[in-house]
Amino acid sequence: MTTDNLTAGSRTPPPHLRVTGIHKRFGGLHALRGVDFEVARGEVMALVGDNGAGKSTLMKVLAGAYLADEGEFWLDGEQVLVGGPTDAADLGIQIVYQDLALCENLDVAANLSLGAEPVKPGWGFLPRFLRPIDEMEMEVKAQKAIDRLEVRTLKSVRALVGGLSGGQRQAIAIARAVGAESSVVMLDEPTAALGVAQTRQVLNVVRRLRDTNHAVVYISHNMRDIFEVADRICILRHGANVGTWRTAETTPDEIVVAMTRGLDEGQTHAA
Ligand SMILES: Nc1ncnc2c1ncn2[C@@H]1O[C@H](COP(=O)(O)OP(=O)(O)OP(=O)(O)O)[C@@H](O)[C@H]1O
Repeated sequence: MTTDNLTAGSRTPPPHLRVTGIHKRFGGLHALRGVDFEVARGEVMALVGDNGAGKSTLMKVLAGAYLADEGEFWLDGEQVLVGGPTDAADLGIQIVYQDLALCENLDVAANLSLGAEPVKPGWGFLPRFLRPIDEMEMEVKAQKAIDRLEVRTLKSVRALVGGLSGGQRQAIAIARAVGAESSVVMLDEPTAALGVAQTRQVLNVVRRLRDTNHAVVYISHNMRDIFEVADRICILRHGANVGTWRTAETTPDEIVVAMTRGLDEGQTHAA
């Protein structure tokens, strides 16, 4: 099954990931009410809305952490089924949660290989979890992942994560998601707890993801960051779409008004 792009009759390829008509209920609470969302490769799509608008819920639906009650998923125009996090990961959809889920007591290399550590050859007679870790290979792989994202402030992949700055941790969590053959990377408020320099570092990593042809979904409340890094902005309000704007064609004021008040009756906005 295939779907055309939103622009009927155009030859533009379909967006990399698209969902249509997503509904999600938590008991009596209707958190997502027929939401449509899309993101292309080489694009940063910001997902914004007031508290409780449904951003995190949509992100978790996209990552397979929540199952939608209704709705369809499309990848490069092909309809796909996402029945759980493994399905989403197999499709290349990765999420970096706000808590990052890094192991403080391990170094960067170990965090990047967690659960899939390379093992030394010649120990095949032992179960995999008992085979010695190939530290050299783990280090080389980690360094490549860090270099791909051009994280320049990290002195060594042997540094303990517990001693890193907030921006460096965020970069490591992103590198871990990207290392898993991902094409869609979703970031939940990646700069929320960071100062100016750390924020800059994370925004550079986000740009780098876009430049390496990833489709990036970026949840944030920070208009300055959004206008610095996003190509388009999708607004949710009370669990429904308000519209989508091209960042270059709008202003923070317009976005804040649409977020808080919605559009006037009969108005729509698609970009
Ligand atoms: N697991 C859950 N169980 C019950 N209700 C939930 C659950 N997760 C979210 N909700 C509800 O769904 C609605 C949307 O929440 P969601 O966290 O997606 O909003 P959000 O836009 O991410 O908000 P914020 O900016 O505050 O993080 C809210 O009313 C929230 O209370």
